[in-house]
Amino acid sequence: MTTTVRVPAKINLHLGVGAPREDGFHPLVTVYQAVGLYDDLTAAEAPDWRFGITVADHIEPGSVPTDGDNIVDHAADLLAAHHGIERTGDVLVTKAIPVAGGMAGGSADAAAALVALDRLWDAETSDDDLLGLAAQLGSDVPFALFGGTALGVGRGELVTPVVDTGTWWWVVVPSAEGLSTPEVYRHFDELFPDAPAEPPAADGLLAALASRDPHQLGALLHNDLQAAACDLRPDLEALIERGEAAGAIRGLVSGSGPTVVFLCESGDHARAVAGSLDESVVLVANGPVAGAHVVHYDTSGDPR
Ligand SMILES: C[C@](O)(CO)[C@H](O)COP(=O)(O)OP(=O)(O)OC[C@H]1O[C@@H](n2ccc(N)nc2=O)[C@H](O)[C@@H]1O
Ligand SMILES: Nc1ncnc2c1ncn2[C@@H]1O[C@H](COP(=O)(O)OP(=O)(O)OP(=O)(O)O)[C@@H](O)[C@H]1O
Repeated sequence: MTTTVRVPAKINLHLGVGAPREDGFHPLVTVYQAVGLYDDLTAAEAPDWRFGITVADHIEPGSVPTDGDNIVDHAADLLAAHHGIERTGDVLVTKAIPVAGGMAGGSADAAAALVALDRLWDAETSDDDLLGLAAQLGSDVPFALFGGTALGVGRGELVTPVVDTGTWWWVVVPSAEGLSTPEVYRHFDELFPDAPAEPPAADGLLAALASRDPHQLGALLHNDLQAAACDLRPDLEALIERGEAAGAIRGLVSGSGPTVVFLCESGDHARAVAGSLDESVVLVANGPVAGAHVVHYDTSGDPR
């Protein structure tokens, strides 16, 4: 049996961050949107556990661990332990989501692994249990199961879908160099020692989403980690200025960065803005799109 699960990248349309909690995590009020940049994870039956990865041209080979410490290995361990079974399977990730880019690529693969291995092992994990396991793997992982557009609270793991009937067009500019998420949060603490316990709410952003007007949405995009990411990577501000000068409605750091996303009016407008930027990698994606979902399933086959 072989199954392939496709899973999208995320951006944060609103990322409100509060002062760190006692457990070190930061309370968040965030609005996630899944956008059309995908990793595929294929899992086939095997007598033992094997893991491999192939990457798209814009991703540095070797930037993702294959030594047993991939988040996919951890997801498999967690699901197997939950059911009291052996971890087996031949798993291949085909990666297009930028690595350490603030687009939750690792989280996406963890979510895809939970969905694919649940099927491969005929484990019939309940949705609640799957979400609980996802939250243990990382704050962004539950959202990768949902996809669409959703509100995230807690440390980001408590997810509620929101109605979003718009189609939003984004130019996505990844960086060759990644940024570490914990480092960006640490720098946020240094820059904002008086951050409020309650993160800024997302009410304005949610109202703008309902308007379906990209100019209204553009005015409300918000990322409390942007100052920290730009301080660590001063080139990002100039990139945002270049994209906006090229006609984008608004540029924003994606999550903890360093990927920068630009909201545009339409697909044609996004392709025009992308064409006028001379960065080495410039992608176009729209959202919202579905979360981790099965795209291929058969009863025989080898993933490689
Ligand atoms: C920046 C975002 O992508 C925005 O959606 C997420 O907050 C990061 O989510 P993630 O990578 O899934 O994060 P996790 O794997 O849960 O945590 C990685 C590290 O990020 C920091 N972290 C993460 C989430 C959070 N609410 N507060 C934090 O301070 C912690 O240092 C933590 O050790
Ligand atoms: N399957 C995976 N894909 C990408 N990175 C992985 C994976 N497994 C482990 N990693 C490690 O996790 C680190 C963070 O990767 P990831 O691409 O998830 O960052 P990110 O997109 O910035 O995350 P987030 O937006 O959730 O903060 C990488 O530098 C890599 O060493």
